[in-house]
Amino acid sequence: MAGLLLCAPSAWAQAQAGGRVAAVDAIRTSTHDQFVEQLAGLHRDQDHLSTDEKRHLLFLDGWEANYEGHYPEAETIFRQVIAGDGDDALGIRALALLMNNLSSQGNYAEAYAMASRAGDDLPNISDGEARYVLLANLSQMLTFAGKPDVGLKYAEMMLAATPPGYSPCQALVQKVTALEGARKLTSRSPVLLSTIDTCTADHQPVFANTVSLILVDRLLAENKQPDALAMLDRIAPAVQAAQYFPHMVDVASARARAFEQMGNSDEARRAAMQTVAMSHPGDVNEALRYAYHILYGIEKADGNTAKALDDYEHYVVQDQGYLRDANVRNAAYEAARKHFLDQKLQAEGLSKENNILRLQQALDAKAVETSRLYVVVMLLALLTIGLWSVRIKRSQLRFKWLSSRDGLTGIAHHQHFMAETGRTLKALERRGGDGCLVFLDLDHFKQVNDTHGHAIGDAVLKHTVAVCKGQLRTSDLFGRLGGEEFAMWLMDTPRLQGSVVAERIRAALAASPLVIDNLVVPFSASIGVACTDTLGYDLAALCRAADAALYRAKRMGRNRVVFDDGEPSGALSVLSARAASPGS
Ligand SMILES: Nc1nc2c(ncn2[C@@H]2O[C@H](COP(=O)(O)OP(=O)(O)OP(=O)(O)O)[C@@H](O)[C@H]2O)c(=O)[nH]1
Repeated sequence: MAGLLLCAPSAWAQAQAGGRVAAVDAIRTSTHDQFVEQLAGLHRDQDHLSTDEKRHLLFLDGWEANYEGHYPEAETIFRQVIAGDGDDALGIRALALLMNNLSSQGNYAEAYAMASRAGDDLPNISDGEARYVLLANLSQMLTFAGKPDVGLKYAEMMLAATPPGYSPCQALVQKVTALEGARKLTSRSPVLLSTIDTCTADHQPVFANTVSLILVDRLLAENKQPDALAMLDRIAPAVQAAQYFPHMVDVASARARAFEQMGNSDEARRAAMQTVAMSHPGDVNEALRYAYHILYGIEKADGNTAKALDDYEHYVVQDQGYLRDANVRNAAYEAARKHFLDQKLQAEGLSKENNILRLQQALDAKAVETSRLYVVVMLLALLTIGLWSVRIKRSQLRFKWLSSRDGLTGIAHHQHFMAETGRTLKALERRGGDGCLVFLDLDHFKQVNDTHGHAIGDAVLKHTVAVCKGQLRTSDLFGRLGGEEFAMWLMDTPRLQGSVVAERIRAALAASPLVIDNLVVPFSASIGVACTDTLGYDLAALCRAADAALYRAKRMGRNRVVFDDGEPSGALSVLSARAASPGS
């Protein structure tokens, strides 16, 4: 395969960078002899160059060293340019050439490791020329690594990314090289001639020669030796003028092949020996492989066994070296790519792990927040339930209390009064205490209703309750038995005290007429009292006795207190009895 020169012809670069160094950069391949001359001129004037220009000049030195095949020297220079500060785009161009340089020196491991990284970094490179140069080198390296399909992809990217004012020549050359690597070309493929025309028209003779040599290869493969020789004669002056070493070797080698195929041993030998003479010690390439094979065949046919054997040994070295070189390139690319992808996957994995960790932490924080929220909600729910329970309990108690009350007066109704009295009576019985049951009935209440109306009657009933409460202790039970009839249960109250309370109530009622809206409604009450001291603790008996006493109070003229013993006023009689016996 014909050697390929990777460079960036750049009217565009000149316009971008400006200055003398950029102007010299622009003519590297178009007029190489002038380039060499002006490069020397720049070195003479280098004291007047800026730091950036000096770095650019260093890059051009590296480029020229590479061009001339001084690869180790070029490598050192490219590394210096990459390590230096300044224009990033120049650093990327140096990197692109270094990749190719390392590959040319057989340092495929580093070359393809760099290519893998660079290929991945491509989307981040915004500088047009740097990107273009990188794509060119990637395309070539991938094609030479036995990956012409990837090389073709980079070549197509190059074509699409050709900077304004730039010739499409170089991108087309990369495309042709990739197609040749994929064995997809014949001598009649239009892309071959059109690319030669484009590069020639755009004054890129080195690139035009590269494609012409590919065309020569195709012609020889198709046994069109006269056409191949004609093509070699046509490009010989341009190759000679450009002094690009790989092309010079390729031209001689191709000529040897053509003559050998045509049976012209003398010319074939001459061309093959010219090829060998041009080479450096240790070179391994396809041109030398062909040359030694041709020489071996001719010497053998001439009976020069010793010379034939010597040529054959050289041929074997070239053949194995060339094949090994191709295999090593391919293996180096595969290994570098795999290593790179492994590292990338590992980095992505780590970043995924970090993301998962971050998400986990965020989730944990959210979980803590949610737990706190749950606790607050639970507490609020418990508080609400507690408050509702208290409210419900209070409502229940209130309903219970209301259900035990008389609707008009608010004191205990008949049933509740009797139940409570019965309960406390039992307790009183257990400890042998005294108690009095008092029944009270308003006198001639019908007349109150009839005279003043039912509402006033109600008001009198409420007023009665209020007056009675004023005379009772909180421990006394007070209830409405029905209509205008009331009852009081006086706990721990002996007969004498009971008679005093009953009399005090009667007197208070008689002395407290209802006064409402300037209306005075006088009223009185009759009271019957029954006490445990004579009747025991049977509620029914006490009730009957109190009722009977009340009935007697009514019959005796109302507005009075009568006891179960039939006395008109127990209190008065007791008091009278005490007065009659001073010793008691
Ligand atoms: N305003 C009012 N009147 C009631 C209520 N309950 C009963 N009464 C009336 O109370 C009156 C009771 O009359 P009576 O049983 O004849 O007794 P009285 O008129 O008080 O006569 P004596 O008891 O014999 O003094 C009736 O007219 C009932 O209608 C009530 O809640 N409000």
